[in-house]
Amino acid sequence: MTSSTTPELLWQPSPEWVRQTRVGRFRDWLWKHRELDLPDYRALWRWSVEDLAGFWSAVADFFGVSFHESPERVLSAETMPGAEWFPGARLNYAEHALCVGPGKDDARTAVIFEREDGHGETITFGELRSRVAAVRAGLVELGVRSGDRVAALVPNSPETLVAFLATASLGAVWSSCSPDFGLRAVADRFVQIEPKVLLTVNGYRYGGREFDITGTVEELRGQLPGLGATVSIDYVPGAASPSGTVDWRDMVERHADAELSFESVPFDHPLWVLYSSGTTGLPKGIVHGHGGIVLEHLKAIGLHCDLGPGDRFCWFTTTGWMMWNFLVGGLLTGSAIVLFDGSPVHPGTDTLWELSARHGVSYFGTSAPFIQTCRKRGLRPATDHDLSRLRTVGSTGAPLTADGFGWIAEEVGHEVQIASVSGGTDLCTAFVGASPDVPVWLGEISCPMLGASVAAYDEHGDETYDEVGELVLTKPMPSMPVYFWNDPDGSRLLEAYFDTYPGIWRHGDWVRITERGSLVIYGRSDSTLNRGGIRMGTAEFYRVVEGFDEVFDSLVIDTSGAGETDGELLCFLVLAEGVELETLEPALRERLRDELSPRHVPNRFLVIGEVPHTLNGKKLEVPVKKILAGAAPESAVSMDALRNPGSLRPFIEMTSG
Ligand SMILES: CC(=O)CC(=O)O
Repeated sequence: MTSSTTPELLWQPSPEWVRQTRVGRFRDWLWKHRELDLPDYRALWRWSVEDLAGFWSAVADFFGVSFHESPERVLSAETMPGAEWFPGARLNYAEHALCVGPGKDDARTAVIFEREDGHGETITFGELRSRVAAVRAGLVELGVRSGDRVAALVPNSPETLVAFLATASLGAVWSSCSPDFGLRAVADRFVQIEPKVLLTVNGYRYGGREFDITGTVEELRGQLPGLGATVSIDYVPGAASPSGTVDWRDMVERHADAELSFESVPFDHPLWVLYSSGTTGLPKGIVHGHGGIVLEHLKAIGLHCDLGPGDRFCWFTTTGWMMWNFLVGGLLTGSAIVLFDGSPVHPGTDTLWELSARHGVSYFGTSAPFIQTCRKRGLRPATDHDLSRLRTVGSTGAPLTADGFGWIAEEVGHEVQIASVSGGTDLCTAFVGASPDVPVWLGEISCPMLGASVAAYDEHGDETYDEVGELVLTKPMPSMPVYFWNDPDGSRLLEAYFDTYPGIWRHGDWVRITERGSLVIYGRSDSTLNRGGIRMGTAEFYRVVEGFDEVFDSLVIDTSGAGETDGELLCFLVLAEGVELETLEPALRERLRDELSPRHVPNRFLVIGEVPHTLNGKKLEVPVKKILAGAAPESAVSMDALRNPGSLRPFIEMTSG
């Protein structure tokens, strides 16, 4: 897959425009303070990956990062894993979100919240600070100390934001799942981190319906040894809360006069645990540090998204996706953040466009599948709404197709920048994306992000250009995981990213880097199920499906990103003798929805004779995905390594007919 023709240019910033963006001002600042003459983005990016220490210290100075203790140096070694960033430095993420930097006066808007049923509120920085102070005091009363975990099964709401900032202010460790996650998926995540406090809601709304999660919460609590307390938010008025819980509102009111303060923690001190799961074992708990996230999000949201005081940043996400953590990072820059909870298509498909218009959103981010839905339903946001304050539309979660780019340009506006970005949970950011000073070409991600030493490698570890290769990072970034939970010798972390090319981060995406420096992602090179941005390992999926006596074996393939389509989740089943798919399918769907999430219910179930396995018993997920994407079987897999090569036939036939 190579391409020598330049695609249509969709958006080109003018030099005057670039000069007043933050990235333009950053370049001026570098000239003034570092005597660096970096005339364009390309030069800036090159310097940012050649002089990592110079670049990241400039980011810290430009944004006025406030260290309680100064770092001894910026980077102790450029090795991966093992790079140590800003050793000796102490700071606090929550202090940066709430108090450090411009635009955070008491009366300035910090948060705009809206729920699909119309309930909403606007919160100033002053009000946000006092709510965080109150919840911080409440958590202290419940025994939470630095390093303890606060786990939250909660929607994207102000209470969730406040609880997260309160947790971070204490140096305690946050972890959240969306309330539509099933018990198994939540327990697999939270049991391993042994939370001191569980935060939950008495229910949630989605698509016009109310959902009760008290049963899930009761069962979950029984599985969490060492849990000191459960705090329950009365989120759905009138619904019962789980018994024996601390009421959120009482807690806030009791501590209404509390003072806000911030624990001074080392640069690498754990801020939150995110999860990513593979083919075996429990989901991996990815731990990010306070300092790494402060720097990365200031750079990504401040420079690349060009957000700051006076702006409004909205990304449609739940708390189970790292884009929630990224969205909250908007506060670091002084931008207001816009939280939406509910179905993005309720009551109509243009709910989020209408919301963006009403609140004057400057940057609206969503998932590529949502853009496709809008396109297919023929939405015309620019015609139907006043989007005059919208500068950028962000898209992630899956590669944005050329059709999707075209639709945004036509129907949201040619003057709007399209930021198709990609990165992931592992670094809680995008490392390829957009910048206000780089053009947008149809179907392409504009550029590698600053400080991200992105390359495409072939199977021998040689760099490739204009050919599809493995997306790698050849140098460390500050928001790389500080460690994996319960991985004392670092072996799981090593295996997750560094086992293919020692010392080089292999991300697990297929990418082509064009001669323009733009990029095209071709989907996951591993088998992660990525539905609407929520990643789940196939192991979790198999545990549910193969829990049925009627299912003998199974194979799940997420085809998203493998071509110019939205992709499908396909579940291939080997059924026990005499079992009919039609009879079994409803129960499978229901169990997957309840135990994993509605997003992880397959588009199609298909019956096959046997699942292809390697000689050592591994299911052939990635090769089958490649075959379904059109690759020749012999290039997708080494037949010698198969226990049952004939089992590939149905997959080959699916693509030939
Ligand atoms: C930034 C991203 O990469 C988000 C995702 O796809 O999970």
